[in-house]
Amino acid sequence: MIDFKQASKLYSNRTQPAVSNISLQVDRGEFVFFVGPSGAGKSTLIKLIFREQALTSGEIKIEGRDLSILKESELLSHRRKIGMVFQDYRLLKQKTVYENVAFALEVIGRSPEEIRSKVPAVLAEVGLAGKEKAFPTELSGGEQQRVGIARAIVKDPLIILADEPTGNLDRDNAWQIMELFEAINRRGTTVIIATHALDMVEHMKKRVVALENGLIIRDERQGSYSYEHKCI
Ligand SMILES: Nc1ncnc2c1ncn2[C@@H]1O[C@H](COP(=O)(O)OP(=O)(O)OP(=O)(O)O)[C@@H](O)[C@H]1O
Repeated sequence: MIDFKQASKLYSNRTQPAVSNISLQVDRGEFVFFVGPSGAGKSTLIKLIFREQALTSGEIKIEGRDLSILKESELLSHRRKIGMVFQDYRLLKQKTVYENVAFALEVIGRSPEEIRSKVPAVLAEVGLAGKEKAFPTELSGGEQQRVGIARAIVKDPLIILADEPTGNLDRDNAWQIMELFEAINRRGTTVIIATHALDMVEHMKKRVVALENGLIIRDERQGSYSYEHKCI
């Protein structure tokens, strides 16, 4: 479903590419971790899939569509298929939990009826039933990230992209968030997570794509990844 072919990204003010010659296929329904040291290129890969950044050379196709030749309207429909989750949650502080999630549907033109039925269901799914009227500042970090995930899944995306989603959370909350991603993936959504949390990666037994200096140095299928031996 996601197909990188010899893909490279050189940011305009840099001499070294952020990612080089990436060839990578991710199938529908997979759960993939991007790991690697700071600056390895994990976030860049996520931004390239979302088409927040454009490639310098090579190709990325999502469901057979070449991302480098999308028109403006096609770009919007591409992004609607993707739910983004961020380390710092990026919630709208002046909106309640309910309004934050509803807003994700409002901006893509969904009907008030759909919003009224979907938002409570998704909030219940992420464990936030009863918190609809709270504002983000009244929530714990774990709860804020649940809102971030609810906002990402409410539009039924094909792909969830999460950049260091547990980076600001304590261990217990981080595990709960990972379990939530696992449940979302079990329903068929492709999940891609960039993370430094190698203990979790090892425990989750999913596919692991390891990057270093913009190159894929390993691509290990479910369960074969052991970070203790890999020194990243
Ligand atoms: N907008 C940008 N402009 C210029 N250089 C950038 C930009 N974004 C990232 N880079 C550079 O590209 C390289 C890869 O960065 P990237 O953020 O993809 O790494 P990362 O593996 O996600 O790192 P971290 O784990 O610290 O988030 C780094 O050298 C970084 O400085």
